[in-house]
Amino acid sequence: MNDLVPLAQAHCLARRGSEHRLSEARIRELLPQVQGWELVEDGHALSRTYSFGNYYETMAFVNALAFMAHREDHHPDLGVHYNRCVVRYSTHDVGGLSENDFICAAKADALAG
Ligand SMILES: C[C@H](O)[C@H](O)[C@H]1CNC2=NC(N)=NC(=O)C2=N1
Repeated sequence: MNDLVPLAQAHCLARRGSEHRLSEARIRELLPQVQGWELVEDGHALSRTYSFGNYYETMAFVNALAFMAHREDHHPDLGVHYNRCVVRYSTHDVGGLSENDFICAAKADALAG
């Protein structure tokens, strides 16, 4: 990926196969660019919990996220609660993390404001 483009402005590409799975070194480089996200599942996924004022705000975020996921053809796992949403990204097609997960994490942050 072109590192001169901020993650939130990049777009997901079809990434299939283990060659697109990120190295630990690349993950260490990208993680500081998505503040608030943490590595989970032994570095195979990224997760962040967003908090909201009420259910309506939570659902507005979930719907915006779903729209973005459709546009990017990259889909998060979601835990939806009254005033929070747990978002988890990994790339099934590579069996771990790809650049797409970091791009969508940055885009989710931009939506949450
Ligand atoms: C065919 C389609 O593009 C792929 O299956 C996409 C769709 N959305 C996806 N979302 C996520 N999170 N991981 C994937 O590997 C993935 N693959």
